[in-house]
Amino acid sequence: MTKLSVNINKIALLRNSRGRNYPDVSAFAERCLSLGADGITLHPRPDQRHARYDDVVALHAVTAAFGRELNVEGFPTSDFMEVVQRVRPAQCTLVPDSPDQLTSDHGWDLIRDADLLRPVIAALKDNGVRVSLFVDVGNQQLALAKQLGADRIELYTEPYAQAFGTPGLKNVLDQFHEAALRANAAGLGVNAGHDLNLDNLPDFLTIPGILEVSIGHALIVECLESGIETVLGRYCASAAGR
Ligand SMILES: CC(=O)[C@@H](O)[C@H](O)COP(=O)(O)O
Ligand SMILES: NCC(=O)COP(=O)(O)O
Repeated sequence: MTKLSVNINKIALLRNSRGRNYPDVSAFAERCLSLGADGITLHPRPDQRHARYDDVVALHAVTAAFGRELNVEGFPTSDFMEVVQRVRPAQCTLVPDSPDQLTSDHGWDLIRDADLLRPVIAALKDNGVRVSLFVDVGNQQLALAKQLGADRIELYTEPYAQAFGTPGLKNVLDQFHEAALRANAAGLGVNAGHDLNLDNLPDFLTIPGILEVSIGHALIVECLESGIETVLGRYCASAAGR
């Protein structure tokens, strides 16, 4: 069965827009875990515009209390590595984002980036952290990820999300299936994420053996869309004095 890790960057983004602890990121994570999520994902970026490094500490405590996993994603800057090695989450997903990147949009070049990744992966593994590398579906060097010491890869699913609902879907899904098989053949577990949502997830999970999906942006939007009837109804009633 595939595990669902809820990415709560967007909750942190909302919180940061007001400068106080509302919404409460830890309480939201607790709610997700109470409702059945298998884990929590957080992707602190260098400007900490949504997830902050101290959220990693707080969410580690929350996930540990539930016996679930925290997955910390990001580029291995010194600040990022300091907090990950201190907190020791269950999993760290390394992503080749530049500091000012809007959102993740590509995976590692495992040949070009090998010298950067090798010591980082070794340091994480020394701290008992499972390591996953964010990769593009067309990556033909997945065996290198294993040689560098990684345990898993995370397939960047934006191309799948873009193809969903188009005639090209089957071809793209086949490419993801082949990438998962290449990873498994290299001895790597397979995670996936980016722009997965309620509509496109079932077809994606016809690919066997996906260990974990991390989902954030669409999940939060879907919560808003599903929640508006209840909430607005209550506001309207309240405003009408009912
Ligand atoms: C690696 C990945 O695909 C996600 O972590 C995604 O980048 C979410 O990050 P943002 O919430 O910062 O867009
Ligand atoms: N690793 C992907 C992730 O955590 C969530 O991505 P998205 O659902 O916010 O696009």
